[in-house]
Amino acid sequence: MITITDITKDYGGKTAVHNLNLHVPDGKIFGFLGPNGAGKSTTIKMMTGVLPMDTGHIVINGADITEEPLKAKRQFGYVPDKSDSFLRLKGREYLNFIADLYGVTEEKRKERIAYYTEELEIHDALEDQIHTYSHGMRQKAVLCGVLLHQPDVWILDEPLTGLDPKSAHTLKKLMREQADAGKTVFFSSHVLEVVEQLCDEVAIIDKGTLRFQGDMHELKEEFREGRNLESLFLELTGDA
Ligand SMILES: Nc1ncnc2c1ncn2[C@@H]1O[C@H](COP(=O)(O)OP(=O)(O)OP(=O)(O)O)[C@@H](O)[C@H]1O
Repeated sequence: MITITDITKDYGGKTAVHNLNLHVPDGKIFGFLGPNGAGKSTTIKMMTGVLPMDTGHIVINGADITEEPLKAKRQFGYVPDKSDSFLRLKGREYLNFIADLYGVTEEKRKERIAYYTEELEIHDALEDQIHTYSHGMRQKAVLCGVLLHQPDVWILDEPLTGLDPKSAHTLKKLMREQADAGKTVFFSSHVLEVVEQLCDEVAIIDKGTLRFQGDMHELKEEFREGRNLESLFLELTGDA
C-alpha cells in the first residue's frame, strides 16, 4: 500500500506537483495517467526517494520514505522510464549484484534468474555488457532485478514503452499475478489503451494537480453517450 499526502515539488519556481494526495491500495493494478509534463515522473521520483519533496509525506507499506528511507526502500522494486545505470556490468553480473543487495539465496537466485530471463527473452544476452542492450532489453534487465527479490510493492514508470508485444504481454500477466496475490502494482502511462485494458484503479494528473481518482468502473460511469476514455482524458486534462 502507498499513501501520498499533500506532496508538492517546485523546480526553481515552477510547480511540477501541487498538493497531491493518492491512496494506492493492495491487490489492484493502479494506473497513474497524465499527458507529457503532467508530473508523473516527478511524483514517482519522490515516491522512490530519488527526489526530496518540498512538502508532504509518502508512506510505503507503513514506512515513510523521508523518515525511514532504508525501510521504505526495502518494500518496493522500481523500474524507471530510462535505465542508464551499471552499463559496464554484464546482465548476469547486474542480477547477481541485485540478489546480493537484497539477500536472495544462491538457490533462489539461480532459479529466478533462469525463469524470468527466459520469460522476458533476455537469457541469451546475460553474458553481454548492459551498454550493448537496447532500451527495451535494459528495461527487461531492470525488471528481472525487481522480480528477483520479489518486493511487495512494484513502482513502474512507463513500463510498457519500448517492450515488444510478447514481452509486454508477459509483463501484463506478471502485473496481474502480483495484484492477485494481494500486492501493490503502481505504474505510470500515457497510453490509454493499456490503462483501459489493465487497470483496476486510475488516477489522472495534469499540470501537477490530481483530476480524478477512482476505479475503472467509476471512471467509465463518467462516460456519457458517445464518449470514450480518450475524450474523457482530454476533457479532464483541459485539452478537449
Ligand atoms: N529537473 C527538472 N528541472 C526543471 N523542471 C523539470 C525537471 N524535471 C521535470 N521538470 C518539469 O516538471 C514538469 C513535470 O515533469 P515530469 O517529468 O514529472 O512529467 P511526466 O508526467 O513524467 O511527463 P512525460 O510523460 O513526458 O514523461 C514538466 O513541466 C517538466 O518540464
